[in-house]
Amino acid sequence: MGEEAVEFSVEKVAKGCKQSAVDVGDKTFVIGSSDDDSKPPVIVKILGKRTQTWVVPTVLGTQPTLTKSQSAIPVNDEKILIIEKGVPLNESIWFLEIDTPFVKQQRKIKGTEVVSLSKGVIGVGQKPVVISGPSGVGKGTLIAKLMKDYPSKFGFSVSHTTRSPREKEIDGVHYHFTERSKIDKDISEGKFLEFAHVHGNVYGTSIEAVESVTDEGKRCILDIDVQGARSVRASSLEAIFIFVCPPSFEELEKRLRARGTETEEQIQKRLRNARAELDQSNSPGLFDHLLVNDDLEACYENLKKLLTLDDSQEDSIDFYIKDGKQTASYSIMSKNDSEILLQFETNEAKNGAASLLALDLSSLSGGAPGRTRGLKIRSINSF
Ligand SMILES: Nc1nc2c(ncn2[C@@H]2O[C@H](COP(=O)(O)OP(=O)(O)O)[C@@H](O)[C@H]2O)c(=O)[nH]1
Ligand SMILES: Nc1ncnc2c1ncn2[C@@H]1O[C@H](COP(=O)(O)OP(=O)(O)O)[C@@H](O)[C@H]1O
Repeated sequence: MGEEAVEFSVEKVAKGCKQSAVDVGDKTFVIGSSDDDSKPPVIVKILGKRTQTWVVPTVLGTQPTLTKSQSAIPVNDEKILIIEKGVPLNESIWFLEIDTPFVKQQRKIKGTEVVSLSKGVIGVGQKPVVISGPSGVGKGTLIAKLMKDYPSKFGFSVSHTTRSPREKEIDGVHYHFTERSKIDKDISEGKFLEFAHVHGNVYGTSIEAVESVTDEGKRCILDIDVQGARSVRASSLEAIFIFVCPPSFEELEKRLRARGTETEEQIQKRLRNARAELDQSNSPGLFDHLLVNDDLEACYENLKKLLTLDDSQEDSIDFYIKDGKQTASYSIMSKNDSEILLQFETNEAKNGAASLLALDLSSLSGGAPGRTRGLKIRSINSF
């Protein structure tokens, strides 16, 4: 557990200050913020009510960057809603997962008490797009065109890999080039959506890589192999899956050689793997669309058509969320079956902000180690 139990009592909590205490079952969860910049901003302590003992759990997940004070309420047996004060509204909604499947799994792996934070996001975002296909088929070329033509619409999921960078590749842009021991550690901590051994190296998509693109309001594009596509299909991430095929095996080999980025041995390995990938492209239920990349321009036009064909919609976010840059000071007022009422602290709407907001939790999706999406919010005004 690593951390010393600092002076801590429920009385101090009851005075309000910087902590909130929430009862769930036979435990009290005390959520507070740290003044120590060298420590994670959120501190959680758990009091076993029967045993009267404190436990300091490991706090996983992404943490808020600014934590001043907060109010908190249990959503159910699995998670607690936290509303941070003094930050923009779209930064203020967090969930502390105390007994979700992810937390249970991590508790088992670590053998210690674990909780996890997950940022709450209004709306669901557009479905990410998974693009797979054999090495040299033109995935990178198609994706680069899409990014260039629609920079504000699409964002690339930057994978981690243990392979060495090619001459023109930039760390953090094309890949996060990483050590095997580091990626293994991050995978064991549940930070990866998927990973696979491809052409002799480890490649993986971190949850943060996908979530950060969606956070920017962009549609996330993943360039991953067929094993990775299979893992994403099995995950909770709803995506559309596209397989890019070459017009012929000979043309694939020609492109791979013409690219000139691999040794002969690496080319042979990629060609062997290409046959297996092409075989798997027909696996039932795996890919939604197959695209043949013969003429590049024609293939690109077809890709663009596909991307407007799926049914995901832009989220309509109310103006006060869009203008949520202003500092919000909402606190939790009450809860019913599916809604939580938030009240502006001064009870006076500032700069057009609603004095009462209803947070609808009935269609949540995702969760730690990623974001919790599907929150709906509406104003209840004004009297
Ligand atoms: N599973 C998985 N595959 C990845 C990931 N990133 C890249 N790949 C795949 O790894 C393979 C090799 O990629 P790379 O070394 O860049 O070579 P290239 O495909 O020939 O350009 C390709 O099939 C990529 O789609 C990832 O995060 N996860
Ligand atoms: N339709 C196409 N016709 C001819 N060459 C292509 C076509 N699409 C891509 N290429 C070329 O083939 C090579 C491999 O493309 P690349 O995008 O790197 O493939 P991948 O990312 O799938 O490994 C590159 O040199 C690229 O310029």
